[in-house]
Amino acid sequence: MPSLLPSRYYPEPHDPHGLDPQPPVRPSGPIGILVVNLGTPDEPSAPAIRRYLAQFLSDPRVIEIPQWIWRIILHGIILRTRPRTLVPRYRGIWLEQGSPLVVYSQAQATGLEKALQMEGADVRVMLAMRYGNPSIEAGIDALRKKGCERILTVPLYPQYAASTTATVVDAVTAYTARLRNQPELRFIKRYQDDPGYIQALVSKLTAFWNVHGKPERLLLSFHGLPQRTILQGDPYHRDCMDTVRAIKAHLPQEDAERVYVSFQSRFGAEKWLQPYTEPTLKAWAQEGIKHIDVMCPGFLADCLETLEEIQEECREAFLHAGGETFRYIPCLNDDAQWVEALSQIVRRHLSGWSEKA
Ligand SMILES: C=CC1=C(C)c2cc3[nH]c(cc4nc(cc5[nH]c(cc1n2)c(C)c5CCC(=O)O)C(CCC(=O)O)=C4C)c(C)c3C=C
Ligand SMILES: [Fe+2]
Ligand SMILES: [Fe+2]
Repeated sequence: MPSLLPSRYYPEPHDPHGLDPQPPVRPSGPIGILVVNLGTPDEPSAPAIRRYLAQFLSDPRVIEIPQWIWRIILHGIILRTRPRTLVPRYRGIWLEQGSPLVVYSQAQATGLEKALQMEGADVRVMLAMRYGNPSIEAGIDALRKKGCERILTVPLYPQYAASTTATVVDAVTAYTARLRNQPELRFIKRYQDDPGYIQALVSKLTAFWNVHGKPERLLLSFHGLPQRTILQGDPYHRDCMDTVRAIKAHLPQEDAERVYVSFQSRFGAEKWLQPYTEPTLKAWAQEGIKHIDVMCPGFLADCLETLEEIQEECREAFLHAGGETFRYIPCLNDDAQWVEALSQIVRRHLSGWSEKA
């Protein structure tokens, strides 16, 4: 008998012959948690970087100019030149187990599953990357195979942006739109001023200062966005400022007064959020500021943008302009206090789905 559904709806995995028995209802099955970060190349080689950039930079949520013009620039120029220049930069940060972004995001996903299960919650956690591997499709499939009929997506971005958070929602719903037996979906939007997240950052800062002493200034550097996107209603800048305000509120007055904010990783010719990180550091050195710390609260996992752009390039720029001490304070990565805070954030979003959560 011909199916009433278009063939683009996949047959269910347990029904390889397409006989379509009703899938068993498992209302008390485990809850799936899909932890999602941006993505990174599979290896530090030009072909792998090209594959990753091609997927990332073809996302209309990331590059918002007419796609036919952009495709010419992307395939004609960027994908021919940028991968080769990125090879040594990725090689310089690569860990034995892989790209730091995946290694630390995986540590957070594993720690989250452990923390939630220790409290008796029936959850399964999978890590996925919006671009590259492990893919969102593979993550959802793995959760469904574990019997999850409810999936909470947790973007590893504390501050909401259309180019990061919204595109994760797009990708999850685009995939489930092709499924016959859809899971029930929830999404976390933001946690930019969550007390556990802020406390984990502040503990990291104060622990560092207790050992190494305080700097003259601390720069909180966030990933930038085109200014236009804020004027069009993206709440990202406000979210970053919420984070900065919350961090300062947890510090003694004399430390809060040393805290400044900037935006890094500008890409393309448009004006991005300002002040820009590297010019800020150069200006400070020229003003006579000698000893500074930099932290990147918007990145939960160290990656190319922190380990290379901040820890290498920005250090070089600051020291070259006359600065003397540049200390980079790492991201939360596998920090136990952060993993516990993340589990609390997740638990709050499971209300009504799990009595034990
Ligand atoms: C217009 C382009 C870009 C926007 C908008 C953008 C927003 C954005 N990105 C992150 C987090 C990360 N970005 C990373 C790398 C990266 N970002 C862009 C471009 C835009 N980002 C590019 C082209 C790259 C690749 C490297 C390069 O070519 O310079 C990464 C690190 C990936 C890694 O492999 O380590 C992260 C993480 C956020 C949070 C954000 C908006 C708020
Ligand atoms: Fe980026
Ligand atoms: Fe960069």
